[in-house]
Amino acid sequence: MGVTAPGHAVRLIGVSKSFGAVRAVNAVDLGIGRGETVALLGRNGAGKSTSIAMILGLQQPDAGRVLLFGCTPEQAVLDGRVGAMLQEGRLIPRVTVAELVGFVAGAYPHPLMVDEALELAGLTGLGNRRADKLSGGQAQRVRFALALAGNPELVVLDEPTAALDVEARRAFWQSMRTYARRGNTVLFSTHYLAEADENADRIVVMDHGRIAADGSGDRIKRMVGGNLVSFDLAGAATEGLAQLPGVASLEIRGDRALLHTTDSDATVIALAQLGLVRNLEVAPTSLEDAFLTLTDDRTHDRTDDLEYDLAVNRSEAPGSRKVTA
Ligand SMILES: Nc1ncnc2c1ncn2[C@@H]1O[C@H](COP(=O)(O)OP(=O)(O)OP(=O)(O)O)[C@@H](O)[C@H]1O
Repeated sequence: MGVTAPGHAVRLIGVSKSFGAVRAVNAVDLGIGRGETVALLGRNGAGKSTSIAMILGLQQPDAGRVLLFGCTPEQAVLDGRVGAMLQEGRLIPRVTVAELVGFVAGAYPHPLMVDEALELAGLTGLGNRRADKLSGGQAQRVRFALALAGNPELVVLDEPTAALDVEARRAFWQSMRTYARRGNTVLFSTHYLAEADENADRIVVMDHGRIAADGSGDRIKRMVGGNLVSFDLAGAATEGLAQLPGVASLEIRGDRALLHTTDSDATVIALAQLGLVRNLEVAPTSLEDAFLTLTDDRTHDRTDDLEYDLAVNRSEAPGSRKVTA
């Protein structure tokens, strides 16, 4: 994706925000380098939207500081360095797409040319269409064009592909990547884990207001036991399988054994020596699995040698189990 330049585009330092008794964001430290594309991933209520609102200066932290390009969010927004696409929001009726983008661009000090914003958002040829007569995917791309109109260095997108079909999502991410390739910084939140893996350089998993994991999709998958090795037992005993080289956990489903392993080569060699190779399959752990494991209330006491920043200090969680990766 984009080329990372020195310095942080986004910096959160010990940021907390509560609503009554709910700690929506809890002592979060986060740095996003210039040119990075970062996905903020988490379940409902994890604290993603609240973090985004503080990054945009729409809400103030109770504690800690938010800096965008070393300034306050308010200053960065005033300087036209930040574009945002928040959830839903109706487009103004009875104006064309080009008029709407031009109107918003006019409010910024160094805007893009309207045609350029339309092209970047994948709207070339649609400039003369009425903004309120578009498909869901096209309307979402207009919102993206509005976020880009001021020629920002950073765009923040809150669940940009919610409610879009597969085709529209693909088109949207293509536009986002084109913008990111220009060296810009992108922060987006999503529930679509595969999209985070495909479209971000880095994934920050939020859980209960904290950062539960921070790394590339591949690294997050490796954390929870890189591969799934499965085979037909065909009546073979299951004792000892969990102790084979690389195996992090064992699951038996009917006659099939599923081994989560951090070293699939070693696991497969050991299985072959035991003659357990019937319908043997090796598949990477899906990001979905990785995410569920990371935010599973039983999985907190994890240590590993990867450069992850794990929230393992949720001592309130009952029944912690150690998972060795
Ligand atoms: N204005 C508010 N008033 C009261 N509670 C709030 C408010 N905004 C957020 N919360 C609470 O803070 C917590 C974090 O919410 P937030 O919207 O940041 O999560 P999220 O990860 O964006 O969730 P979603 O994926 O559902 O949008 C939740 O428990 C939510 O109910």
